[in-house]
Amino acid sequence: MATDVHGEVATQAAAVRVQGLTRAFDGRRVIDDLELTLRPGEFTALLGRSGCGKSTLLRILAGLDREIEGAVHVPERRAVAFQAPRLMPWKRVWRNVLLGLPGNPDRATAERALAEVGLENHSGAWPKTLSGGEAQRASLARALVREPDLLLLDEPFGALDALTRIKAQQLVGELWQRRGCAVLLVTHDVEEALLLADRALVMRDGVIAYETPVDLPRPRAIDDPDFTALRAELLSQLGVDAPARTT
Ligand SMILES: Nc1ncnc2c1ncn2[C@@H]1O[C@H](COP(=O)(O)OP(=O)(O)OP(=O)(O)O)[C@@H](O)[C@H]1O
Repeated sequence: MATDVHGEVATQAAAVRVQGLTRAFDGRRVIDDLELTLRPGEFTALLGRSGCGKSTLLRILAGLDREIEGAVHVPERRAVAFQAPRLMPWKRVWRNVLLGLPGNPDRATAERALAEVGLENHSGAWPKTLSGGEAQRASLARALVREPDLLLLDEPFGALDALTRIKAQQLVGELWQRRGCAVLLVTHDVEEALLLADRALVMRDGVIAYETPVDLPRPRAIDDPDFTALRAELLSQLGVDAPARTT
């Protein structure tokens, strides 16, 4: 079952179908007649220069912004994780995981999701005692506990140090393969997109201006010539000349 952002039921084979989407702020069209289809179980990366409207699109898909024109069909079960983990400091980790979840879920439900992200020993901890990477994993657990058919990730690794970021990327890749949900990952990092995604999109001038399948075997290697070629193509689409790699 799927609903549009206004709560109407829609029948569809796609996980997400967006048609003629427009969102303006103060008369300026940040999203301008945008079309987008995401297939069930597909991992899609969304790239684009700062301010091009990626987060705006993600918030619309999450149902957090409804001041739109056009049609947006998304699965009922969807969850979002942002760059900042957004944990409530006065609630223990397991209560944060269950925050806003309908019904009366018990601690064991939260702990199953926490175990999936390797935080089984932090269920009773206060958020302030978590490292940045742990807090981000708790935020992922809060998304996973909703059993989403669509997982929306807005630069979830952006604030992490390089090593923690690599581990978090691997974790998301594993979770996606295990869960089989559709993922839309907003990222500034072309390599991150190519390591994780089935398809990469570039947003420009309010639309998806470019897209490419990422037909590379997994796990992916950044020194693979096909990887390097796709990286150069995506960087050029983003208006950046690809620097030569020295490694
Ligand atoms: N609530 C709002 N009110 C007014 N303008 C907004 C609002 N939200 C977003 N914008 C504007 O819309 C444009 C797109 O913002 P958005 O956050 O979607 O970009 P982005 O591609 O996610 O950027 P970044 O990569 O820097 O996070 C920006 O110019 C921003 O200033």
